[in-house]
Amino acid sequence: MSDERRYLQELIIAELGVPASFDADTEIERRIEFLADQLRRSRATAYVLGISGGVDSGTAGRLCQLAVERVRAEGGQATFVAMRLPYGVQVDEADAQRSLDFIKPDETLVVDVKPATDAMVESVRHAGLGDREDFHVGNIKARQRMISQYVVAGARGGLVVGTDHAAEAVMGFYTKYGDGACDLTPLSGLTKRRVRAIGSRLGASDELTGKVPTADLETNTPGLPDEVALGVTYEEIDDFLEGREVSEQAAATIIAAHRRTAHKRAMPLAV
Ligand SMILES: Nc1ncnc2c1ncn2[C@@H]1O[C@H](COP(=O)(O)OP(=O)(O)OC[C@H]2O[C@@H]([n+]3cccc(C(=O)O)c3)[C@H](O)[C@@H]2O)[C@@H](O)[C@H]1O
Ligand SMILES: Nc1ncnc2c1ncn2[C@@H]1O[C@H](COP(=O)(O)OP(=O)(O)OP(=O)(O)O)[C@@H](O)[C@H]1O
Ligand SMILES: [Mg+2]
Repeated sequence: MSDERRYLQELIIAELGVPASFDADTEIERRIEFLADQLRRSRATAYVLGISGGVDSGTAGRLCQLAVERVRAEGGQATFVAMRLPYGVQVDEADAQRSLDFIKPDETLVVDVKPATDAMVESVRHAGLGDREDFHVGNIKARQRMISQYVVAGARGGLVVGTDHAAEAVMGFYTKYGDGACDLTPLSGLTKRRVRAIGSRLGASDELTGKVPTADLETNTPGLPDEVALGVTYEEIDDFLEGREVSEQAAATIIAAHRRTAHKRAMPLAV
């Protein structure tokens, strides 16, 4: 990697808070305590999180469940509400159910985001969605999921949990104010392989931790692997974020995505 790219790599690692070393048990304890502490401080009484069947929500969901159990053991009031948010019938629904079996949430709610998404598409179609309609509809799905989680959080005095981590943050690979909208992020600073390691250590099956990551947003390409959409592998993104050497091409792709999506990691532009 060129000197300039190495320099940018270090800035990005610092910005996203990726530590040089990693110990799964230490990180699990730190993150459960963070979640428990935010409940104690905010006096919120619930955590709310969408469970897709992917490793990020499976891992974050289990951390939430362990945190609310810790708060309850101290005499506090706290519940974890897992939300299934399919768009109609989800092709990998069985994975989502396996994820719920692993998390063992206090409560599971199911909200189908299809009717609201389709109604919104119908209402805005006359504005012209252009030739990337499926892509734009994907972002509507992500935002409908955000709306349903905030409704439940509002009704239960709860907080919405996000699954953003360093490998997703660096690429800006999320929908702004969709799955990017949340009250706290218990996976922040983690690379994808570290999320998997935490999930594994918590007892998730290899099926869940090894599942191919997918945003699964576009109706015409269900389960499209993130790596196809990103043009770089998570191995390369993780190596980059853990300070290792990656190919010039991978470094260029990551640095360009980071720059292009800076607005997603910042507060709205203000005068
Ligand atoms: N320079 C700038 N300063 C301030 N704001 C700026 C901006 N450029 C764009 N924007 C705003 O940002 C918008 C574009 O951002 P956004 O709406 O997010 O849309 P966009 O980044 O185009 O699309 C979201 C991407 O994230 C992926 N995704 C979404 C959800 C979940 C997952 C997953 O992995 O699970 C992945 C999805 O597949 C897609 O590739 C623009 O429409 C504009 O409003
Ligand atoms: N079908 C769904 N049902 C419930 N929640 C969902 C669904 N799709 C996405 N989400 C929410 O949006 C978040 C972002 O999706 P993302 O794909 O990044 O994570 P993941 O599916 O948990 O893991 P992976 O990135 O490995 O696929 C999820 O963690 C989850 O909270
Ligand atoms: Mg996913």
